[in-house]
Amino acid sequence: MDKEINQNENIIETINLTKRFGKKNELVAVDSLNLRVKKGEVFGFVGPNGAGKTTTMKMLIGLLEPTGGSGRVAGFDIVREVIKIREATGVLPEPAGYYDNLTARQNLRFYAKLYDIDEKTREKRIVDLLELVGLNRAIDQRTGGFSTGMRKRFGLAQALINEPGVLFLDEPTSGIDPLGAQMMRDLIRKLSKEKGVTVFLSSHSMAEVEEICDRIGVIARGKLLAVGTVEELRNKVREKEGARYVLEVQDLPVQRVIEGLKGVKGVRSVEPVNGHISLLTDPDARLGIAAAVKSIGGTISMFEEERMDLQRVFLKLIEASA
Ligand SMILES: Nc1ncnc2c1ncn2[C@@H]1O[C@H](COP(=O)(O)OP(=O)(O)OP(=O)(O)O)[C@@H](O)[C@H]1O
Repeated sequence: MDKEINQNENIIETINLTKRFGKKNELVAVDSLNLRVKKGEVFGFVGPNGAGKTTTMKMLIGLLEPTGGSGRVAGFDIVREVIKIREATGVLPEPAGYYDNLTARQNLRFYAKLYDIDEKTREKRIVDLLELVGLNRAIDQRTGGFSTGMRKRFGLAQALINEPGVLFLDEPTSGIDPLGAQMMRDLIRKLSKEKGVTVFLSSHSMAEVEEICDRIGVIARGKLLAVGTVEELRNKVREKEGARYVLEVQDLPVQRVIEGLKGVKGVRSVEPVNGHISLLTDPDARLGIAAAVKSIGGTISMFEEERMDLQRVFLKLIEASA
């Protein structure tokens, strides 16, 4: 019973998943990865080039056999139950991989047949999916004439042909224009929120990941550095790097406030910047600072934390792991 509950909660789970390449297995592409992705969430996998994102995805969908460790997707073992995984998942194909002399409808028909979907269901699903990805007017056009953005969206329709519970999208918006990318992001959110599809995606755009992912895993050199919501990742960096504040105080000269804050518990540095005060502190120093300003007769008119965006959080995490 416990096992069932766990499988429902974690639709993707890996235990020490490892992949090595090379004649002597000398290159560790994925190193003892322990990942858990919950049902229905959009999970973003980010990391520098060569970090191991694609290799991980390929193992999760049964395209590459792990060198060590194990994994389950939708309750199925990634080594022993590859066919079941294929049935339960959808994968964004390489845009080059379509039959370009066939139309969108004919291409999808071909893939639907691979899943033994009956004709009536199939024909309706093809129309619905092409409508969903905004290609209904191109239904009888050859995919060979599609733009890069159209090809990516078409790929999403293809990935959804078997109504999968889990979608794997390797860089779903790379190479497409801002409008096409936004459409793709909206679609991904919609699939997760309205249809309960779990989405596992990789991306090099931190803004994109911040916009659409519920949780994020950061990987570098095959190792998972951190997992969590943007806020949780931010806090992790904050714990280590400290928090940055901008402070403005009425009634007192800047220099007097700076003197008053030096030596206050948790204050790492304090300096004047453009007429206000910039502070680097321990994460929990805020109340002590407010009390110290009050004790020297100042009134705080602004005390704001400079929030790191995901791009900075990401760089700090990578930097710290090097
Ligand atoms: N078939 C292979 N044979 C040998 N080495 C490989 C193979 N596939 C991947 N690698 C190596 O494994 C490491 C991880 O590669 P992977 O493609 O998983 O990274 P990635 O995070 O997806 O990178 P990118 O962001 O550039 O797509 C790299 O060092 C890569 O060169």
